[in-house]
Amino acid sequence: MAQYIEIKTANPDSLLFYRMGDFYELFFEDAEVASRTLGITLTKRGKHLGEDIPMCGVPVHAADDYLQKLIAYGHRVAVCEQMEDPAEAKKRGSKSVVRRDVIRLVTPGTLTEERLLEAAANNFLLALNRLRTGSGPDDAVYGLAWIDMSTGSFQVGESDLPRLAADLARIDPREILVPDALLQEADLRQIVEGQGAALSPVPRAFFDSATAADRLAGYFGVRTLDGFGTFSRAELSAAAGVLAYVEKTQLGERPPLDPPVREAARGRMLIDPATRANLELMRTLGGERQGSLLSAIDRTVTGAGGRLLASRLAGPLTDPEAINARLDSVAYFLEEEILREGLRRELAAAPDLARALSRIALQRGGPRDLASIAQGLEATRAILALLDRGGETPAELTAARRDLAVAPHALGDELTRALSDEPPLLKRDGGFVASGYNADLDELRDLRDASRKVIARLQAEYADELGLRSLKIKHNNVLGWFIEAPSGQSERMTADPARFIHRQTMAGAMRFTTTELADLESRIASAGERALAIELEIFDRLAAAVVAAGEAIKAAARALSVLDVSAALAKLAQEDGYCRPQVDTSLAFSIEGGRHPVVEQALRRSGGDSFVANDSNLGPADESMAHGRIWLITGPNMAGKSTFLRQNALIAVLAQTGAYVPARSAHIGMVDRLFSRVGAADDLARGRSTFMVEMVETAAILNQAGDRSLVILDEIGRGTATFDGLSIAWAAIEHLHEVNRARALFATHYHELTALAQRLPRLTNATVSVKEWNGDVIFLHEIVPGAADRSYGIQVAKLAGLPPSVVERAKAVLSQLEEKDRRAPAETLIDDLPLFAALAPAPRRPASRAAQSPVPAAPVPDVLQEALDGLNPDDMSPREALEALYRLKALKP
Ligand SMILES: Nc1ncnc2c1ncn2[C@@H]1O[C@H](COP(=O)(O)OP(=O)(O)OP(=O)(O)O)[C@@H](O)[C@H]1O
Repeated sequence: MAQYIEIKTANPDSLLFYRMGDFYELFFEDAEVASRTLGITLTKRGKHLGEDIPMCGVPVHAADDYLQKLIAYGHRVAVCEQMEDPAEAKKRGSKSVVRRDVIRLVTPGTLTEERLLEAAANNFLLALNRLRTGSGPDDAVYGLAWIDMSTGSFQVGESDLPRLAADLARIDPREILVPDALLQEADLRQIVEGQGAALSPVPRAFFDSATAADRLAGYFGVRTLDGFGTFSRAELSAAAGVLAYVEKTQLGERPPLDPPVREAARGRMLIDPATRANLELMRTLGGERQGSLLSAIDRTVTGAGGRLLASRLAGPLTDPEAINARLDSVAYFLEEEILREGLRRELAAAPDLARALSRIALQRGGPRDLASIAQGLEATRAILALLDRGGETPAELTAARRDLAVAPHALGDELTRALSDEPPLLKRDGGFVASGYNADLDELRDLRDASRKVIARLQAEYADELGLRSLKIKHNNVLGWFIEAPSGQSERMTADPARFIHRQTMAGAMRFTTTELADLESRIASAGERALAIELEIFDRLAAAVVAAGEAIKAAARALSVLDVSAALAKLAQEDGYCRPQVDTSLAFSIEGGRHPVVEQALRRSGGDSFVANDSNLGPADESMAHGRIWLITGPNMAGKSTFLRQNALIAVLAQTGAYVPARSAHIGMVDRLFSRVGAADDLARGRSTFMVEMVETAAILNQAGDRSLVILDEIGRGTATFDGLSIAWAAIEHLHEVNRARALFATHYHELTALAQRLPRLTNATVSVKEWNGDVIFLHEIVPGAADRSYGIQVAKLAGLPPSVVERAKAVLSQLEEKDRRAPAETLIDDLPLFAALAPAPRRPASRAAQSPVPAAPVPDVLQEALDGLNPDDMSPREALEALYRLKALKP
């Protein structure tokens, strides 16, 4: 117990898996937590300070499954092993305790085991730190560093408070490390907690920016980081933080990380977390992968390809050149169909090189990981040969070919020769080295096998001699080899104790040994031991060779993933009829025959109607227009407005990911930020009602969107009283048009808004057509110019199965309301309202109109204001604060 308590005290924030023989046991509170989470029995063992000690245990051989569950529930686990043989401990005295130590801390962000990882998802561990750049509360830069220990990737970047949530959502880490002091700040805490990752507060010292560069250099064994590129202080500090944590959790083992790569965050389309969630890019709102954009377009056949596709989709590019380079690769594989299919077959059979390599380097690898490297390298060669037959490739694929060409093929061959066909998972028991690879090993194995034959012969001899057909020579771990005969028939052996040495009496049998047998046994054992030693030596040598070739293997793995993604996107384009988008720096946004990638597939699967393709054009209508346009879409319920809005956003995301898009043609002027406000969900946990969430998201859009942004707004204002909602929607459109000037799609049931098109030159009305037939509606899902005159809400309600009496009553109420509306139509609003006042007089407006809505002059900063701005309460002692207060009071005019 003393040993347990000592180790537990050193690892207070982890559940302690305490090795006892064939079990990991948990005690005290750990046992209670684990038994609840894992659904295993809670028992007790011994007493501590007079109280029972709660205990539960998991068998070592099944520990991975339990670990996985605990990690999934956000726990961290410290694995404590026996560091010596119990026999060793006994030598120190009968009461001495086996030495134990924590050999590893398992946290969500530091997993490497195949069974604990999702094949097609990255497992990022991210460190976040803030550095002050001035005295104001917003003068700060955030350093981010994220690694995937299972593949070795290591990236760093910078962010600022407004972008932070979007950047974190894009990276989507499993675990976030934050200096504990930062977590005290409510704003930051909310952003970080909102990511749904495990949160690990760590000491400030991990991030010390003064020693960060040295820590990095030390990790990579280089004198200076210059060879890796230049990094900002914030990036270095975050990188140091992540490495400090890795060293802490891996207890000195250093996973083979790539040198850090600086991610050009500015080169990515910014998608804030709400938009990302609403558009269901990586997961549905329900948290499932199935039904997301990613799952609809993913045709990759390898885990690494799946991971690359996910990370590309999470951060679409903004540089048309880089986007086109990716599109060229897809185009190539679209053209080269036979090559592509051959390649995909090879890839599908190739193992996950990067993850196997990582496990080997962390000393967690087994024979199967070596075999994976061998097979992976074999596939590399086959794929290279395929590509060589295909002729000239675009730049990205040419680079991939280069990496495949310099992969360590000779090492692969050596591994193939060395390993048996189906090697065991663990190296512990040997049996993984192929015969014919090592002469000494072969000889020892022959000896062992020959001895086994001798034993079989011996059994026959004894049986003959003693006339005992049931006599057997058997083996177990306690006795080793022994002769066994049924109790009633072993007299002849008991009668000759000099020859047949008695070992054990069982219920129905007796066991003996002979000098002959003991002799044979020791020969077998020593041959076995020597053979195992040779096998382990071979393993270590091969593992070291693999680690030494790590860089080249990783580069080959990356090349395979690029090939997989490009071929997969080509396959998708071919099967689903996608086209190559034209992406440039214009403000165009013109899509012909666009479809929703997910809804289209769902309709196809259900065998119902096929998806109706629709056009959109948000680019400037002609040369005279400097900005893109807004489409205001009205139309009945269920007509397809939301689908249309989302499909345009998804097409932009796909295009800038470097994928083909579900359309006949698409021309997209690069979108730098994507905003959406669609579908409302309560965020009661954060104390926000549905309407509040809607308004917070709308506020973010109106405050941040610029003329390169794409904005999708669905039914703004529907969560409140009609007039409030209408007014908010009205003002929001005006703001979008006059201030943000973004390309935008705006769907609404407030038909009154269509009148705005008369006044806002870049606003276009569109509607979804329906047919009415015998009082029912038929949805045509076609977007056409114009405005809808009604919503057909009652017809849709009827389709949904509202009781007929309610439907009839609703019709009556509606006709009354419509009658009233006809007498005082809201459309007159447009003539009565003054112009939107949030802007400087627009050049094309008549002067008189602009004069009606003067722009409020910005207040002239006064001394009081300046003095206030100069104060930073966080940095003041109470005394300084009081003095400042006096000074302010004295300044009062
Ligand atoms: N272009 C299309 N082709 C075929 N079916 C479509 C199309 N667009 C939408 N649909 C079908 O219509 C259903 C309703 O679409 P959607 O949710 O976009 O309607 P909506 O106009 O936004 O409705 P509401 O105003 O009630 O929110 C979709 O689930 C889909 O099955």
